Amino acid sequence: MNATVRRHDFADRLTLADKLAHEVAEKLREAIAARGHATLAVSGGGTPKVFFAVLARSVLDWSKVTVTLVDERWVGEDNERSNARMVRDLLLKQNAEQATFVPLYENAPTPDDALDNVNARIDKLPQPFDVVLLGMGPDGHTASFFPGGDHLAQALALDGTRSVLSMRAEGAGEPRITLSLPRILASHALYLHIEGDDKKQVLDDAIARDYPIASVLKQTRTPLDVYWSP
Ligand SMILES: O=C(O)[C@H](O)[C@@H](O)[C@H](O)[C@H](O)COP(=O)(O)O
Repeated sequence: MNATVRRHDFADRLTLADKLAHEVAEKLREAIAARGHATLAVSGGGTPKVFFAVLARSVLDWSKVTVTLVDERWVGEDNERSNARMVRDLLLKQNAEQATFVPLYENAPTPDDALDNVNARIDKLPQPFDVVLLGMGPDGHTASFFPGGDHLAQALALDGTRSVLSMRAEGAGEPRITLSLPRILASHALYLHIEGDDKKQVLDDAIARDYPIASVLKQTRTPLDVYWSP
C-alpha cells in the first residue's frame, strides 16, 4: 500500500506559489487557533524562493510560528548555498519577520560534531510539526536523502529514533544535515513542491526506480499533497 497522494497541478509557478502560500497560511492559522502555536519545516534549494516571498506577506500571527529547515548544507550563512540564509532573506521578512527561526547549522567543523545539539534543538519543538514542505532534486532525492548517501538507510528507517542525521553523498556537494523520514512524516500536513516536466517525470518514475523520494510515496503514515507547475 502507498501513501495517499493528492496532485495539484498549476498553469505556472506564480499561481502555484499563491495557492500553496494560501494553503500553508491557513494551516498555520488553524494550528495557532487550536494549539496557540505553529511549527513549519521548509526545504531549501531554488524552487521555494517565490513561494517564500508570497508566504512572508501572509496575514497571521507570525510571532506564534516557529520555522525550521528540513535539511541544510553544512555551510555558514555567509555562504550563498546556506538554506538558512535563503530562509532569512526571503521568508523571514515582511509579516513573517516576527517568526522564530531554529536553524540546523551551527558553527562546528562537521555536522557530526553538532549532531547531538541539533537533535536536542529539534526534539524540543512540538511534535508533530504543523506543516512540512519538501522539495525534490532531479536525482530523486528529497530532504538530504541522496542516492548512495552514507546514512540513507538510517534516515529512511521508519522506526528510527533520531530526528536529525548527517549525510554525505556524491551528489550532495558539501556534507549535509537532515531531518529523518519519521520526523518529516510526523506532520499534520505534508507538501512536495516541484516544478518542471523533468521533475514530474522523476516523480512518476520514483517507485519503479527506487529513488529516495519513493520512501515518502510508499509510506502510509502521512498523506502527501504534491504541488506542481511547469
Ligand atoms: O538543501 C537542499 O538542497 C534541499 O532542501 C533539497 O532537498 C531540495 O529541496 C532539492 O534539492 C530541490 O532543490 P531545487 O529546488 O534547487 O531543485
